Amino acid sequence: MTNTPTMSDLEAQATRERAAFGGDAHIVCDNLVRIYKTEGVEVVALQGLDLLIQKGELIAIVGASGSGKSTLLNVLSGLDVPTAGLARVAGMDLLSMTAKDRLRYRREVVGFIWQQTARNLLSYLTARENVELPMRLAGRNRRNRAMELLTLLGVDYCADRKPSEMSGGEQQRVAIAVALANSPQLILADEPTGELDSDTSEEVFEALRRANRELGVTVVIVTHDALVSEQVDRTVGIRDGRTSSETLRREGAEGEIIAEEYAVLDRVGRLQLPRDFMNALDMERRVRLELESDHIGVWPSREESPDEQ
Ligand SMILES: Nc1ncnc2c1ncn2[C@@H]1O[C@H](COP(=O)(O)OP(=O)(O)OP(=O)(O)O)[C@@H](O)[C@H]1O
Repeated sequence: MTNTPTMSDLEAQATRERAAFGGDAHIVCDNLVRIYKTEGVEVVALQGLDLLIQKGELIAIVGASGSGKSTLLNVLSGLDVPTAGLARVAGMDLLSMTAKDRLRYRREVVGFIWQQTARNLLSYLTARENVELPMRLAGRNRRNRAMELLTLLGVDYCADRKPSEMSGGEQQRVAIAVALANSPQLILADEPTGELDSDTSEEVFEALRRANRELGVTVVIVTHDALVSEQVDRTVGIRDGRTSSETLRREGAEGEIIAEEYAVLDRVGRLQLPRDFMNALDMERRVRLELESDHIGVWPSREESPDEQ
């Protein structure tokens, strides 16, 4: 007698495999969908996005305007709820959490930095008071922490200044201190250097890198800034609401940085070929695959001429 699996066996197996996706990753996005409805028109901003980020990673997210980067950050920050799929950060399910858990998540698990410097800080408070505020709201009173964070980020000299008395770069570094105030596990930054010149941008990026290295915080930066995206270990490319490519960087034998770009393989093995590769070889509709010992070859389909048939 053959052991044909029943429907419920197959479902149980699918559930087991599903639970295994991402394992203990710090951030798990599994088939994430976000559809906006405005005046009867639907916009699919995320269409089945998969992404895994490990604890302590510093990554950049890049992509054309409208590709879904901010939508993804809004979901991860707990500001927005996805339409379907799974989004889990530090073991917390962002789709099913209660309003109370969501508030605690936003206050204590995640820190956020916006592009617009003015949006990150309260204009009538000094830098130190801005950093103390989230601790007060969470009912914490850690006396020296604000100064420690401002010192770590190299802006302790701004402690008694209000935002209008600081440069854009200083404000963003204070904003990072505010985001770190309640010892979050994750920092999300949406174009944090977008309004800055390249020297100032370098200082802000260095402050994020220091937070990552010295405090072990996972940092996710959405950016168009090549200086940022080329200096992180991993850059994730998003296209049409899905992850489409990843660039990994490592140090070579001579200390040089080696960057390798990968296409992203989804859970069932689907792969998106870059459009320029397909155009170069006139690939359309179907390709021929060949399994070799250490790679898979992809060839344009050979159209048979009528007399070959
Ligand atoms: N609140 C909203 N209501 C309706 N559509 C929205 C909303 N927010 C985003 N969208 C749409 O969703 C898609 C993705 O937008 P999103 O802001 O995530 O892209 P982005 O990659 O961050 O772009 P940019 O680099 O320009 O900020 C776009 O088509 C956008 O018009």
